[in-house]
Amino acid sequence: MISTAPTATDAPIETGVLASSSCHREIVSLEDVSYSYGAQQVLDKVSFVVRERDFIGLIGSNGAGKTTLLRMIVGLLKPTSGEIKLFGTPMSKFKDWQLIGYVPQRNHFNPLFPATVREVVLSGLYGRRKLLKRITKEDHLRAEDALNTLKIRELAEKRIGELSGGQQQRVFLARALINNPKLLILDEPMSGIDTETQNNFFNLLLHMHKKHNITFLMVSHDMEMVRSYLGEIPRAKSGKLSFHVRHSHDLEDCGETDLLHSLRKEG
Ligand SMILES: Nc1ncnc2c1ncn2[C@@H]1O[C@H](COP(=O)(O)OP(=O)(O)OP(=O)(O)O)[C@@H](O)[C@H]1O
Repeated sequence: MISTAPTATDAPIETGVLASSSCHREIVSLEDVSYSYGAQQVLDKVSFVVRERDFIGLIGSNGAGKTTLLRMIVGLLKPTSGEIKLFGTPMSKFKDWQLIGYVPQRNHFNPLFPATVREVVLSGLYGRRKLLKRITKEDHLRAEDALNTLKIRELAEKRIGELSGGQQQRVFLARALINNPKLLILDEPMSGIDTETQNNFFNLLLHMHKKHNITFLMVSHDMEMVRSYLGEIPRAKSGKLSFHVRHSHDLEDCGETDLLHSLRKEG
């Protein structure tokens, strides 16, 4: 199991001059991004940069626009104004969606929804396999790794709609991990999950951040968890949103990472 736990000494450090290093490339940049649902303006000129190896905790009250912001970043909503770049590329030209894993806020399934847990996890292989192309042995291995990591291997053949809310949430985490993403976007991933699983899961995220250079953007209402790792003071504020940031600071190793290695170790 993972030994990494947040401690009081884990205070965030400013990236400062490191910002131009090859370990600190811009993964997501928001420039004056606004969004309105009809006449209701939800976000007003939000500007923020997520850099490689950042762990960003996005905090804000109910209705502050957190989910709306994430949905714009993953291309499900178009900003009313402003620009979003992903990995340095304007959103309209961005194609490498497999670099981004996204776990939306709680998914609810009709109990009769026909897909099995394994099928849902494999469906995360977005962009890697063309439609109708066969799922390879490697794909199945990746799915096994992800299922084992989230401790849902025994549920693999069950229908997704038969699972509890917390179990379904784990399935969607496994689905997001299967592409070995560089950026993981999580919308309240702990909601509906029991405390023990929450702690294990959070420690897994910390391990991936510290040792495997994954960049995180996570919405959370769990201030204790956020503060313990990301510190008390937000790096930036915009309207009702606060961005708490910590960088992994493993400067000695800018190399590629292999999440499968991480998954096997933790599984
Ligand atoms: N599809 C929609 N149509 C109209 N209004 C919407 C829609 N989705 C969200 N809103 C409104 O936009 C505002 C922001 O919603 P959003 O879900 O982004 O907030 P949030 O910060 O994620 O909230 P929570 O913490 O409750 O999840 C809310 O007032 C919400 O009612």
